[in-house]
Amino acid sequence: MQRDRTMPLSPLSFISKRMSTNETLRNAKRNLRVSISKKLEALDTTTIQEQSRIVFELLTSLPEYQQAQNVSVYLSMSTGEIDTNAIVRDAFDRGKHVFIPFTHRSLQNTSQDEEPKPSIMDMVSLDSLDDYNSLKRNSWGIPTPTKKSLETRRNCIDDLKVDGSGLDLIILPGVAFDSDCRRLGHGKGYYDYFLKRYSEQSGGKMPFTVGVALKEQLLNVDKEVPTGDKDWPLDMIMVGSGSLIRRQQSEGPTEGQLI
Ligand SMILES: Nc1nc2c(c(=O)[nH]1)N(C=O)[C@@H](CNc1ccc(C(=O)N[C@@H](CCC(=O)O)C(=O)O)cc1)CN2
Ligand SMILES: Nc1ncnc2c1ncn2[C@@H]1O[C@H](COP(=O)(O)OP(=O)(O)OP(=O)(O)O)[C@@H](O)[C@H]1O
Repeated sequence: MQRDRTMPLSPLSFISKRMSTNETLRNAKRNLRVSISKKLEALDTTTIQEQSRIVFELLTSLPEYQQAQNVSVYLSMSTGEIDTNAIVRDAFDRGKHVFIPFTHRSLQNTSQDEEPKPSIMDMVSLDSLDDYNSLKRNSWGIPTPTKKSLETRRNCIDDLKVDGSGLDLIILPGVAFDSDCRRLGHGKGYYDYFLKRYSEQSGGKMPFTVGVALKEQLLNVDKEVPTGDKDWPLDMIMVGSGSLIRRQQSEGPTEGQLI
């Protein structure tokens, strides 16, 4: 049946149109993850270590890092991303407070067609090098604190509530990045949802965000990471080739979560 084009779309047709847009975005992200992951599988340890050394040099020369007191850094898996081991050690050497991801089990989706729910990640304190060395790897190969140890760790979002101290800098992993500082993760929404929660608690005052990328993870300049209104652009990307990309204008995700 033809719709009378002088009438607005019914609420239901609006929903189904939005759902298909979200589905298209999800598919585009999934395809990009697959193609980048194939490239990453071919990389050997020496290449990753050499690129990680270059990123370390870039980061430790950056004033935003040198001046940061509270730094969030991910603890790397053994393949497919910049190794952050030297960064963690350097941050402790310089007397910085280090925060690392703790991921909670994801909320289950009830239907296949539903927009996947974001998963919750906290940033909790890593208290010393001994603490770092004692962490066990989880099923993704990421060194992770035990749930029990959360009782004694600081949580940076709680710190915001208690005394207003938050993070100065976040070093983020990703699967793919582009030259406008867009980022694609593993598809759980951990970082995007964390940044939204952080922004709500801090009244919109955000830490400086730096994505670190193997050169195989940076798309050619004519290509873009597909993004939606919940994806946060980064302030900067450091690449294992030695390139440093700073985003031109300052903004949150297009959904406008900044208060
Ligand atoms: N080192 C590291 N730590 C991190 C992240 C990360 O990307 N790297 N995260 C960033 O959010 C969070 C954990 N996120 C993860 C989410 C999913 C998968 C995962 O499903 N891996 C699949 C492959 C998925 C894919 O196709 O990309 C696997 O190992 O089989 C791994 C990490 C917090 N800590
Ligand atoms: N702020 C948010 N509120 C609600 N849902 C969100 C939010 N951020 C992300 N999501 C949802 O989480 C799911 C995964 O998001 P997406 O595919 O963008 O993750 P990603 O950027 O690849 O991963 P990550 O952020 O963990 O690195 C999507 O369905 C997305 O809509």
